[in-house]
Amino acid sequence: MSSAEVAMRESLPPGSRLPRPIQTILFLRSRHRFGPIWRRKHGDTFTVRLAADRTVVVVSRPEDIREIFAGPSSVFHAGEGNAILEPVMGSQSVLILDEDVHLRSRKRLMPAFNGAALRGYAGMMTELAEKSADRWPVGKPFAVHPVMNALTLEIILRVVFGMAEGDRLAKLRPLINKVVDIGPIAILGWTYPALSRYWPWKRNAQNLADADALLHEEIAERRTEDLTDRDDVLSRLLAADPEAPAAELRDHMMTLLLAGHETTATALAWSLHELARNPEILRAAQEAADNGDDDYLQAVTKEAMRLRPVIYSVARRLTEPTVVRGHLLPKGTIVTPSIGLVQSDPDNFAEPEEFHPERFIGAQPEAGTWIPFGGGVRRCLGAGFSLQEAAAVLRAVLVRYEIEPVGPPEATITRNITLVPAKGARIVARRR
Ligand code: HEM
Repeated sequence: MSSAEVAMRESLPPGSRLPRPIQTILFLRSRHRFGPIWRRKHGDTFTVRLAADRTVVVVSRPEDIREIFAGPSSVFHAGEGNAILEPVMGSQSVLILDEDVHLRSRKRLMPAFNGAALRGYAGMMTELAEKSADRWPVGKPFAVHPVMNALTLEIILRVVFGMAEGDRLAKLRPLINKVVDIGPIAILGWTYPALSRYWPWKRNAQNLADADALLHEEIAERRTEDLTDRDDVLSRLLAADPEAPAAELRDHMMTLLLAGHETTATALAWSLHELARNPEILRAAQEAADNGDDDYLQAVTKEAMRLRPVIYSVARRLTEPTVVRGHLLPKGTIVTPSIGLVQSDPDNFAEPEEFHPERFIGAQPEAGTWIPFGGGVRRCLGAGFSLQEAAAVLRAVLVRYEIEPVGPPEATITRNITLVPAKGARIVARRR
């Protein structure tokens, strides 16, 4: 702390006076609805008081968000807040670690997400996207979100895990489908491990153990293979460190799966939801798909993630009293840069309620205003991966189909870790 900070008294920004249990439910289930209301009432930085004496300070000014993302990782802990995911992601997951051990883990993963590595994944992403698009129902309404969920899961299994079609993949696919469904019931089971003796937690634990066993088989087999021509993430990690312990590789795989599957599927579902409702932009996107203009297709997904954020906020727990927007916040406060609030602020984006992918063509939003992937040393490792994947999927869909909306724009609801379209983004597809 600086000497000026020592002289300050600890204080919290204003916030709701509702009882803690109510604030907890509103924040966990509906922060996308109550965030804007609380900001109007209490200002751009406000306090939410949660159960178990947890205090959250929501931050929505870009200058404050920039400071938090650039702040020392010894003060702004992100991993601590994800500890609840340890039972499934594993103790060596980059998402649950902090400080030096986090940086070491992140450095190990980074080469598998650089430009050259991403180019290596492009062919398989396109092949799987085309195969999925060929099977779309034609001429009748359907929810596109579950289709995107199945596709992004397949992309992780093939491109990240590097699994080939076959027996093991056929066994793993349905197990993983269950493991990734992290609802409140699953979380209850991790919070109280004694529950694992009873249904449905017993079954959840068995699914995870079975999936782990298959993953370990895959890792053991991969070690014996010639990796020179292999392009998947697991093979890249093994090639870089042939001695890497299996338990650590397993944790990396599970983390990438859980961080990268539902998030990308949801961004794609919202992209298609918005395209179906904006015929002129759909036309431009189809032209981009015909001409292989991935920059425009990526701009569509970037704008969809601005307007319909997949994750509403990221969190950092303070390890010491720290000044944020003029308040000396106590140690233990959870500071949350609000993706949803900063991206819908007219000070940052003109006509924030409109869907304008052109915002992202030949222009970069000001730092701290467009943050769907978080920021700083915790910024999403898969940002480039997911945008490349989104472009491959939109290309495969838009060269084949006209799409039309079904019903009015869909409401946003919370499911697992993401904010999803309430009816699954229903559309009708017709052959072009
Ligand atoms: C549209 C899709 C995605 C969205 C919206 C998204 C969003 C995020 C966000 C908000 C964070 C937290 C950042 C922070 O705390 O500052 C994060 C972290 C992370 N994401 Fe993503 N993500 C997406 C796709 C992916 C994909 C495809 C992968 C990998 C295959 C991935 C891997 C990760 C990892 C490993 C982290 C942890 C980084 C760290 O703690 O150092 N994500 N992501």
